[in-house]
Amino acid sequence: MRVKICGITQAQQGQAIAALGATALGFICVERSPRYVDAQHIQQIIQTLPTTVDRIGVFANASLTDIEGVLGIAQLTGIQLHGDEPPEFCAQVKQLFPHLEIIKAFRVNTVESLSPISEYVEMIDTLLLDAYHPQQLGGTGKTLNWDMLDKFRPAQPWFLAGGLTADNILQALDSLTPDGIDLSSGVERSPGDKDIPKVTQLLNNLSKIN
Ligand SMILES: O=C(O)c1ccccc1NCC(=O)[C@H](O)[C@H](O)COP(=O)(O)O
Repeated sequence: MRVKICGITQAQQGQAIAALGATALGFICVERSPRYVDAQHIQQIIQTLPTTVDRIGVFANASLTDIEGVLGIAQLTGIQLHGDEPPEFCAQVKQLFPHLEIIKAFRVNTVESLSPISEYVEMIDTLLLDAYHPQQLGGTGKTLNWDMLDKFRPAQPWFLAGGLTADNILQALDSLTPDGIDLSSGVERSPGDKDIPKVTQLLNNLSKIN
């Protein structure tokens, strides 16, 4: 099971979270997020991390030029597209960065909102399902209706995100079998300030099922 902790802003916290066993760290490249980190700062953090941990840049409705700008500075291993990017844009990103993992996030609130996912099959490597929030793109702490996903069997590997915590993760994984989980606000003291004891608790709880 992949474990991605998103919204890393501090090198020491990134190192501690990687040492605890998270397999991927996410860096928010969306300027209006309270978890935003610029490319230089991301690269400073990355330089302190083990090379085995996946390093994902999270973008939302960014231009190709902006994504290229960040990738020119920060040694990321993946790009998460968390806005309303159409399949054609994802294909362009994949063509520009064929060696990187392309993750497309979908903010879902109804079974119908899962339908467009099939149009992205060729263009991306991994899916991420997050909760829909009318004002915020991500890091909302809002939980998906997991029952809605009981017949969700995508062609690609997928992450479950949205309001996951150490306390509800076993319940989520009791009914669903994602390839990975993604957490942000559920393991924080405040936006961008990760709570290491909460991450420890999360990984302890996960070890009961792995
Ligand atoms: O976290 C943010 O601030 C953010 C801002 C803009 C776009 C995406 C963002 N986060 C993306 C993530 O992958 C989060 O981990 C995901 O939304 C889950 O967050 P949470 O519900 O707080 O666990």
